Amino acid sequence: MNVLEVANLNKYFNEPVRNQVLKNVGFQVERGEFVAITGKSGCGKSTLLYLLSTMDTDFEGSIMIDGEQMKGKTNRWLAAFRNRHIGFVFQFHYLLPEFTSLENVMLPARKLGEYPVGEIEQRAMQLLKLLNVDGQALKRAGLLSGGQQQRVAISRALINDPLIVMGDEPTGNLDSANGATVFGLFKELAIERKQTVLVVTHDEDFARRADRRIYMADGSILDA
Ligand SMILES: Nc1ncnc2c1ncn2[C@@H]1O[C@H](COP(=O)(O)OP(=O)(O)OP(=O)(O)O)[C@@H](O)[C@H]1O
Repeated sequence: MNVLEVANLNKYFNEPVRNQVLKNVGFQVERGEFVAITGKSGCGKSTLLYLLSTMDTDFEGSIMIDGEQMKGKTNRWLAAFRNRHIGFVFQFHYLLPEFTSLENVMLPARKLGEYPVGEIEQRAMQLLKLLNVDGQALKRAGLLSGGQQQRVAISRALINDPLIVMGDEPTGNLDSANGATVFGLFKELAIERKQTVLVVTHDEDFARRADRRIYMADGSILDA
C-alpha cells in the first residue's frame, strides 16, 4: 500500500524573481519503506520535503498521504493531520528553548490528547534513552549542544508513533556513533514497525544503506 503518492508537483518561488524550483515531480512510497532523497545543493530537496510535511501549502499538483489529498485542506485540518501522522526532524531544530527536553518531546502527544500524561512521560523518557540523550531530559533545550538538540528533536518526531517520519539532514549535526544510532533506529522503524521513513541527506553512506534512493537534479526526479 502506498503511504505517499506525489503527482505532477510544481513549486514556484516568486521572490526575488519567479523561479520554478520543483518541476513535475512524481513518485510513490510504500508503507515501511526507508527512502533517501539526495542531490546537489539547491536542487530542491528541502523544498520538496517541506511540501510533503504539509507545512508549505503553496503548490500545484497532488500530494496524497495515507489516501488523503493534502491540496485544498485548511491549515487547522493540516495541523491536526500532521501532529497525528507525520514526525518531522527539521534542519534547524525548532525546539522550544525555554522548555526542558522532556517537555519538548511530550508536547505533540499532549496536543493529541489521547494518552494520560504519565504514559506520555514514560514514553518520552524511553525515546530520549534510545537516542542517548536521557541524561539531558530535565535541562532546558536551549542549553543543549546542536547534536543533543538533534536527538531530542528526533525523539519528539517519534512520540506519536507517526505513519511517516521525515528528516532533513537528520544526522547532519551528529558524530558518527550517534549518526549510526539514528540510522539504526530509522531502519528499525521501517522494518519492525512498518513506519515509512523519508530522509533528505548529503550523507552518502546513509543514502546507500536506505531501501531506496531518489535522486534529484534541478527540481526534477531522476530515478524514483
Ligand atoms: N523561500 C524561498 N524563496 C525563494 N527561493 C527559495 C526559497 N527557498 C528555497 N529557494 C530556492 O529554491 C531552490 C531549492 O532550494 P532547497 O533549499 O530546496 O535546495 P536543497 O536541495 O535542499 O539544498 P541544500 O542541499 O543546500 O539544503 C534554491 O535555488 C533556493 O535558492
